[in-house]
Amino acid sequence: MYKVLVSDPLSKEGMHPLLEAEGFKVDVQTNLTKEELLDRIPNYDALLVRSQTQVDAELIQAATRLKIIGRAGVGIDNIDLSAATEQGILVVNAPDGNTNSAAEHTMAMLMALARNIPQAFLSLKNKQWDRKSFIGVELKGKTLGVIGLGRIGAEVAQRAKGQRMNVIAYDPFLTDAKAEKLGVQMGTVQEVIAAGDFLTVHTPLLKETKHLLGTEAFKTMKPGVHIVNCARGGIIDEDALYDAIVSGKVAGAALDVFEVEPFVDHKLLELPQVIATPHLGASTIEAQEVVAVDVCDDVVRYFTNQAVKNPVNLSAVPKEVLKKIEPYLLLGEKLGSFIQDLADDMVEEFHVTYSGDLQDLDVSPITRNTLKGFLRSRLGESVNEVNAKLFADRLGVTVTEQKTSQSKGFTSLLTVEIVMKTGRRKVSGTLLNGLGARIVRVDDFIVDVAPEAHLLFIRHKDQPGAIGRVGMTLAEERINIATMQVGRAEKGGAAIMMLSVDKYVGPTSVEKLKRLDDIEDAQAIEL
Ligand SMILES: NC(=O)c1ccc[n+]([C@@H]2O[C@H](COP(=O)([O-])OP(=O)(O)OC[C@H]3O[C@@H](n4cnc5c(N)ncnc54)[C@H](O)[C@@H]3O)[C@@H](O)[C@H]2O)c1
Ligand SMILES: O=C(O)CC[C@@H](O)C(=O)O
Repeated sequence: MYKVLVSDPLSKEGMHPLLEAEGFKVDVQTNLTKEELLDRIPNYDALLVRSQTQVDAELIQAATRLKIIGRAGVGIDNIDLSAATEQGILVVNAPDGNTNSAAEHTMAMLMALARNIPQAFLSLKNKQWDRKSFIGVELKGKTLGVIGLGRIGAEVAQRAKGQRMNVIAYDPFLTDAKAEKLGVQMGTVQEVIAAGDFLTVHTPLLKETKHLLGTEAFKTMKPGVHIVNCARGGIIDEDALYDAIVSGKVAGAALDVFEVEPFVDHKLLELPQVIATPHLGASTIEAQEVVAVDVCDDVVRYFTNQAVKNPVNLSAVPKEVLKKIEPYLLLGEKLGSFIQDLADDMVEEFHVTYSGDLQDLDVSPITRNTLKGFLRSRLGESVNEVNAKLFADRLGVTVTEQKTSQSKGFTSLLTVEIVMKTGRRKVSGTLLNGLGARIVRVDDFIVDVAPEAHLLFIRHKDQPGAIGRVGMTLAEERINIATMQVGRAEKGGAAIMMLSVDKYVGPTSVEKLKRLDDIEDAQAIEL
């Protein structure tokens, strides 16, 4: 008998795959304290949650019998994925079930914000017949800026078109074809922020999206802009939003999600221009039923040896295969992440080539890891070895895996090449005895650098002073150089610098480097 603990409220109707299956005992125990959860979790084989239960490393460690965690929803921020993976616990989610509800909630918030509906209702409840204080604005003819055009962002864009709004969107994976199909204009993130009369965010919360709308961004927005966040708290800097509303730059904000939840005692809630809901985007009968069906179905599939539909972390790799290829998994992930930072256009093809010792191995898990590293810096932690290929297919990226006997003198060589409309980029790595992973080639240049932390890849003309100017500029930016390598194709011709530095090189510093004489391109790489 498999024991399943449901620790957040799940739709009873949606739980039918589990309730009807043989061999499962389901305990629904919501509102448990942390201590109670820690006490009970060792008895369970499966745990089903929404966004309230914090499935942290401590809970996972205590879950000695747990095999699978089901997240009835999209975001997996409340689950410590690395801890679950380390403990061999499969995590599944329900990525599609609440898309429609979240999009509808976003539109409800947008309209309520434009017409001051919550404020007017509150006034009426207080027995005031006040019509002057609640004059709104129309949506028709206004521009909606959408940041993140994935499942929910795309649904919101379509609905906004129905309201006769103009839609401009930014998403690093937005293709011309998708933009055309949705009838949205494509822009850079700065263009979208500057163009919107209304702005709505629909990205995951990642390092890149944390405080995406912060003090600097508010400065470039249109005066009187309205802001909506039904994605994740933290994408908007709440303190900066408060200041922007008080200063009059932002006319109002509609928030469903917050940096810290529950969110009940915050200065933003004191502002009349702010309307808010307690993380209700997915809270409809329909969405809750579908997400519950999806995770319950996957739990049953897992325990009856069928492939699960929505895995979030690990696939099962046979132990003997894993032992041989394990050292290359991390190298692949780093190379994937490295090449993502070199991509300056939509990536259409992603090729992984293996040579030397790697030729004789089943390398598909390395390819999946490499692809994961490539996609993760854009799509977040929900991309893993299991689902990376699906994500690539969805994005229209062709993935190939090749083997060759040409290992260029290395015992083993792993090469990742991306193809974009604007050109190709390539990076190779190997494992050196005693030295661990190394990047040994970038495009056609030989390098030797450990794939870690903060790197800077610069293309320049082989001219006197070019290296000095880079050194001076980094010094002005208070960025210390740890190692530096220089290579050139021919005297006076194309050349490269590969630097490892002691801290993150931000976009402003990169732009300064790009403007230097003889510098053709500069890319900061975070591994
Ligand atoms: N309020 C709620 O109850 C609720 C309900 C469902 C989902 N959500 C949240 O909504 C968000 C979107 O969910 P989804 O299902 O559409 O996810 P999705 O993965 O389909 O879409 C996310 C999109 O963000 C894009 N993106 C990543 N980094 C970006 C960046 N720096 N700038 C711009 N775009 C970037 C990705 O390319 C992707 O297309 C998630 O944060 C999810 O957790 C909230
Ligand atoms: O469980 C919920 O209601 C929130 C879900 C939502 O934030 C998600 O990411 O799917």
